[in-house]
Amino acid sequence: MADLKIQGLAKSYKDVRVLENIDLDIASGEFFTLLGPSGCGKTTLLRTIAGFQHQDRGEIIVNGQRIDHKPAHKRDIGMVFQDYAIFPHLSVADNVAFGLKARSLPKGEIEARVNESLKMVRLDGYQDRLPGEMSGGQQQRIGLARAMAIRPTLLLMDEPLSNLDAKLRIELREDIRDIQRRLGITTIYVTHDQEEALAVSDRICVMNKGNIEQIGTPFEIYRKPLRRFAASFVGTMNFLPGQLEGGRLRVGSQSIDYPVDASGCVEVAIRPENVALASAPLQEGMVALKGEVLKITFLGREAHYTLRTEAGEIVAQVADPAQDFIGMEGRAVEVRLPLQKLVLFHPNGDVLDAGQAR
Ligand SMILES: Nc1ncnc2c1ncn2[C@@H]1O[C@H](COP(=O)(O)OP(=O)(O)OP(=O)(O)O)[C@@H](O)[C@H]1O
Repeated sequence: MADLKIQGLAKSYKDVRVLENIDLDIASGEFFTLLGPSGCGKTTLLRTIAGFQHQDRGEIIVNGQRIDHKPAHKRDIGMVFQDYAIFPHLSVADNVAFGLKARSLPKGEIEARVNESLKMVRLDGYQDRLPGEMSGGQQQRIGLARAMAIRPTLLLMDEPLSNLDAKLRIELREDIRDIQRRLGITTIYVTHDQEEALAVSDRICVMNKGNIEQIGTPFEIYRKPLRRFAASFVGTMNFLPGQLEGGRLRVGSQSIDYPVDASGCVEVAIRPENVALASAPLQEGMVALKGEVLKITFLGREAHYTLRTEAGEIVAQVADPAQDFIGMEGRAVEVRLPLQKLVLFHPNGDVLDAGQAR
């Protein structure tokens, strides 16, 4: 079991600052995910923790001990890579044994650990195969078995599922989560896939341009975004321009009581699943906007309506659609935004108020 602290970490490539000033506190046994768009610095942070590259400043502390002066192979870290990084000319067993041989473990111990690791990733019986004879999902399982065989104190995973098709991705992510829970190994997982992050993580760290935007549980990140960036990057979020003045919120031509002590321009955000269409009775505490159906995307268990409203374009998600949509496009519709589901952002991107969403 290991906890990890990162303090004041910064890293530049030549003149370009890639990590600004990163502080993290990851608890023992936690499944902690770095989530952010391409180029935000996730891989750089992970590789710096692993010791494949060195920070310009800051500290990396595992169980109270600094590890940032140690070379990678002395950090006791297991790593799983996006492209598997397994040796094609070595058998499955030899691939998994690689780190154990490097550590000069006795032969019997190596064999026992290889078998145990392969069993864990459901590849028992494949010991003598070559990786080229196995599917992408199986190859990544070899990568995972190899990382776990050394019994690391930390497991780092860099986009381990990105090269797999959608169905396998879901299957393997469930397996990774189960193994991680069972072993209680502190895990740092990098992905740019927000759904994957929500599905597997204990906590998520949303990164943007080398900075941390927000750290929280999947629920907190989705429901209580602290910054516009996290709100827009995780899940779908609608944004409409609004105005706060004298305890009222104006959206489009509508104005409604909104007792917060602030005034000025705001961005009014709402998730598609919280936008109601006119069939629901108009209740107090709702903004009602006139709109028109531009497009409907039917996805089976739900449909997405793209709507033009007087305040801007938004998407409404209708669960379990009860009627066919032929002829609906172009129709006028009333769009309702429950106040308790609104999140208001300052023009600078900070959250201003999250009503009852909080
Ligand atoms: N060795 C390097 N030399 C110079 N610049 C680099 C190097 N490695 C990464 N970068 C730059 O640093 C920034 C962060 O890269 P990094 O790979 O950490 O991002 P990322 O969030 O993991 O992105 P991705 O999801 O695309 O892998 C990018 O702008 C990238 O171009």
